[in-house]
Amino acid sequence: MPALINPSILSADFANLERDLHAIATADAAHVDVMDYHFVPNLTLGLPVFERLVQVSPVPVDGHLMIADPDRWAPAYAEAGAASVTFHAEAAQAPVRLARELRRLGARAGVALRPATPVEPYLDLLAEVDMILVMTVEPGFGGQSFIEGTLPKIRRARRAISEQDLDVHIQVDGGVSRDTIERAAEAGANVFVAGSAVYGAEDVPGEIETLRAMAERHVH
Ligand SMILES: O=C(CO)[C@@H](O)[C@H](O)COP(=O)(O)O
Ligand SMILES: [Co+2]
Repeated sequence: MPALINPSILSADFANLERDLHAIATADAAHVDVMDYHFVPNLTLGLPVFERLVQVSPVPVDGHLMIADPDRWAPAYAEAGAASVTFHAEAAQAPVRLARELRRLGARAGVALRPATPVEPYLDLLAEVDMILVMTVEPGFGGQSFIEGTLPKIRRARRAISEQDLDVHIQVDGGVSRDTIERAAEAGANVFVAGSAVYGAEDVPGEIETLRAMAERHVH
């Protein structure tokens, strides 16, 4: 499995999002965090801005919906042309139905777990999704430190994916940097979201390449 690097534009300049999307043209996808002041105590952007980001992005858009009631709102993000749409398990009423709807609309479906949400209740859902996002910080803000206690959950998810012989990506999001990416990859993650580590670097394409090379040595 290749290691994929999806920088989070949460650390970009919100007055220059198109410019900052072009700064990550060598990445695998642009990670766009949608927050609604309800599911998380922060507010970023919604559908009208998301639609324009998809149109101008040089790379596929990976939507991370930190919103209440994704059953109602997530399909529109697939219709907007997102390559993947990830909703939170804690917020979804009918995750299987939602994942199927997202796929029917042409997006890859992802399910996200907050750091304190166990993976066991969701192991059967793995057959219905393309990606599981193991949050490695509390969702809501960039620039937090990686929670090491999430590593066993990544290992558990990877084991279940292998046992069920599935082709499901494991994404990690939060505090991913040169200091943490190798441990996440070793535990079984293969998609790496990094906001402050990428946009805070002097050489953005160079940082993407360094993170990819570090992860690739450990992705199995
Ligand atoms: O979803 C989120 C935060 O809730 C992320 O996508 C952050 O944007 C990651 O930022 P860093 O921890 O990499 O700075
Ligand atoms: Co995110």
